Amino acid sequence: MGHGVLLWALEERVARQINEEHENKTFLPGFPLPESLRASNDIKQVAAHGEILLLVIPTPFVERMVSQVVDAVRGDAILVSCTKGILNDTLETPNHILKRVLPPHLHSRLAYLSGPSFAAEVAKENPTAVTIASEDDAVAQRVQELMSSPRFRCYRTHDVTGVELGGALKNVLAIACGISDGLGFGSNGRAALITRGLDEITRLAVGSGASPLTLAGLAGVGDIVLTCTGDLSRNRTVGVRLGKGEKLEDITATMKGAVAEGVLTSRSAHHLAQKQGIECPVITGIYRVIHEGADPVEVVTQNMSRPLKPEVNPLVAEAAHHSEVPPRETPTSKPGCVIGC
Ligand SMILES: NC(=O)C1=CN([C@@H]2O[C@H](COP(=O)(O)OP(=O)(O)OC[C@H]3O[C@@H](n4cnc5c(N)ncnc54)[C@H](O)[C@@H]3O)[C@@H](O)[C@H]2O)C=CC1
Ligand SMILES: O=C(CO)COP(=O)(O)O
Repeated sequence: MGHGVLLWALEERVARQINEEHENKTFLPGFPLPESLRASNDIKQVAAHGEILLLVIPTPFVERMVSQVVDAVRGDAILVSCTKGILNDTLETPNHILKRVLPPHLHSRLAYLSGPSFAAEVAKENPTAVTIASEDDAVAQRVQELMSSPRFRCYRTHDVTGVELGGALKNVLAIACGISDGLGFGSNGRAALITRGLDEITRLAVGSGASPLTLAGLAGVGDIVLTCTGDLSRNRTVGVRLGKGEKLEDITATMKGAVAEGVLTSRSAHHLAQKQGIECPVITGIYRVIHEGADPVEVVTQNMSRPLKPEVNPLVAEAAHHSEVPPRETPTSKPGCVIGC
């Protein structure tokens, strides 16, 4: 709070609106922005500017954009990726992409911000809580201190894999819940999808090296609840419109440049499940609807007709064996901190 911010915008009109009218009319209309927030179309100028660089770039553009600024980034900079996605061809998350593109001295300066945070609600200063992940706890703490405010509370963890996969895979689940709602399958259908989808996301993340407990936190359950039920979610909206019978091309054509990462990530998630040999009927069902033109009602019927089995919750099963529990601070007796939160 109270920091000077220089924002890079791809579109000239966006930078001009922010500087002259103090509003981002294209991507965040209706919110007056502080005059201390400046914008530029010169990505190198922006990259050289600050101690903290927030990378808020859709997954397919991360490599290209970051490659352009490698030489401009300050040696003491911390780079915070807010991107939530998995590349189709390589199944890389931003962590993998950034480590491939950036010089080794910056690898320990990387952090990842994820969790339930619709931009419009953050702009309204609604109370919001997110997770900052970094392999280096000092880096996570620095980001936590700089970004937290009484309306924006940052927690921290070292589980980069869990935080990144939670943020990416929940987008696929949000599309599933949107389709269910669009089809009129009601609260029962949505609750079943959220619960079984969390099971799939947890098993895929644990299979990639994450702690299952991370998926029970803000970057897992928190963001799943938000995007699977909140009408501000672009991914959920894509699902609702698909469920009502619209074509994907017609939906994306009306999104005014905004991204629903779950559309591409559904392909990556399906391939990740195949690679790990993990059965993921919800994720595979969304892959089939979006990329193979399958009928969503038939996918639901097939999924519900699979052989019956016991309910085994990976959060419980894996936590019992997992040695790498994220470090937890000693509860304090600060006022308002009733449960040591
Ligand atoms: N960490 C968090 O709390 C949140 C993260 N996100 C994630 O942040 C990422 C960006 O999402 P939003 O800012 O919401 O995007 P958005 O949907 O508002 O807009 C798309 C953005 O992509 C940019 N863009 C379009 N073509 C581009 C290109 N060729 N190269 C670079 N940029 C290009 C546009 O300028 C625009 O800023 C996504 O991965 C999204 O899932 C989104 C919401 C919350
Ligand atoms: O990730 C988000 C909020 O945490 C934003 O979700 P959508 O991309 O579905 O709008």
